Formats: sequence, structure tokens, C-alpha cells
Amino acid sequence: MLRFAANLTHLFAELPYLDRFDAAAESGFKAVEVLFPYEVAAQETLSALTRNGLGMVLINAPPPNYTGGPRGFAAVCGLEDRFRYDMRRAFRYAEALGVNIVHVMAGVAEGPDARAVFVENLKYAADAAPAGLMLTIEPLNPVAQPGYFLNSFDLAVDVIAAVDAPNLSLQFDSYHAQAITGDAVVCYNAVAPFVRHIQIGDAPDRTAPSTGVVEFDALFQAIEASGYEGWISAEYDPRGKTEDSLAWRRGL
Ligand SMILES: O=C(O)[C@@H](O)C(=O)CO
Ligand SMILES: [Mg+2]
Repeated sequence: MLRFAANLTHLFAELPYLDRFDAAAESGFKAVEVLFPYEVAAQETLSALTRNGLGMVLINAPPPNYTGGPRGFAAVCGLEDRFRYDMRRAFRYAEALGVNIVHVMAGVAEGPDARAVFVENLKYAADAAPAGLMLTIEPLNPVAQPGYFLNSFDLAVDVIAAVDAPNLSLQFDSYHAQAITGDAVVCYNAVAPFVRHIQIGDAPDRTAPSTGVVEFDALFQAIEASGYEGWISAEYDPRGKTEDSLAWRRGL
């Protein structure tokens, strides 16, 4: 049985931040995720979750003052102290919001030094993470995130193997997978054993499922067949009102 969550950074973005939680619950979602919740006090987000009976699935490990700046520092040489500070802040937010998954962002970097720093930083983070918290890394396509270090699934699997921690895994996003590999379904089947979080959006324009080229029937079948039991977060940019973009959920 597939379970869908709403990514409130992308969905219901036509509403003010705290109102998005009410709208998601009214649309039938039982869980949500927010990429960068750090500019609002955790208590306010928690109240919005609680009054709607929603769970918070995931947050990103951030630059603490994220306002559209660089996406993380985990693979950036010389910023290891900043990374550790970020992770401690992410862990505090995760604990306050009852979040079980933190996506650790690699940032803009390249080359073997970046890989080594990424591996060392992830080892630190996996070690420092509170019990029960899963860390993920997510390949992002270079059109959406130019220069982002983690831009391939092979590299992600290689890094996960090198870190070798039970609480580090792969975040699979159908939009990025399609853009990077040309076939999100084949890609999912190849990496399924490493996946502990899934996000969905269509390609090439990160629109709602069934508005682009990703084969969602086959993808959902592959996800079910793999025995995946986590949330599948809808992370796309609706072309109009979010409520009008949810037809893909019917019958699932
Ligand atoms: O797919 C994405 O872009 C996100 O999941 C993300 O974390 C980037 O901020
Ligand atoms: Mg994603």
C-alpha cells in the first residue's frame, strides 16, 4: 500500500507557510515534509502539525539561514565546522518536529577532494545523529542544481558504501532520476535496496505526476514490488492551484 505525503515547500506554495499544513490536511494528506523549516520557530511548525494531526516526514540539513543560497556544505572542502554546526541545528529541529529523516545536502563542489570531504562529513553526521534518525543523500540533476556535487546515482551508491553506516541511505526523486538517467523506473529498480525515502515529480518540468514523461504506473508498481514501506512525498510545482493538481492520487 503506497502512502503519499505533501512536500509543503512545493505544494500549496500559493498559501502562506503555516496555512499550507491546514490545506494539506484538508486534501487528505496525513504527512508532510518541508525542505527548510529553519526560518520559523519549531514550535509554530509543530502547532500547525498538531492541530491538523499531521506527521512531519523529512527536513533538509541546511545552511541555517537558507534563503535561496547554496544548497548545503557536506562536500565542500574547508567548511567542515560549518557543516557540523548545521547538522547539530538540523538534529534539534528534527527532534522538536518528530522528524525521522534528514536529507543531507552536498553543496556545490567537484573532484576527488570533494568526495573525500563528503564521505568524512557523512561519517560524522551518521555518528552524531540521534538514535532512530535516518540520513539520506539525494542526486539532483544539473539543470535544476548547476554544480551540485551529488549529480549521479552511481556516485550516491558509492558514497553510501564508503560511509558504511546503517543510518545513511538514498533519497530517490523521480524528477531528478528521469533527468539524470533518462528512465526513472529503470533507475529505481537499480537502486531500490538503498532507498529509504522517495519523492515524486514528473519530468522535464517538475510538474504533477502524469503531466510529463515519467511512467508513473510502472514506477508505483516497481516501488510496491520492492517492498518499500516509507512515505512517497509529492514534490512538484503545480501548474495552477495545488488542489487541482492532485488527480494522480485517485485510485492509488
Ligand atoms: O528534489 C529536490 O530538489 C529536493 O528534494 C531538495 O532537497 C533540494 O533542496
Ligand atoms: Mg527531491
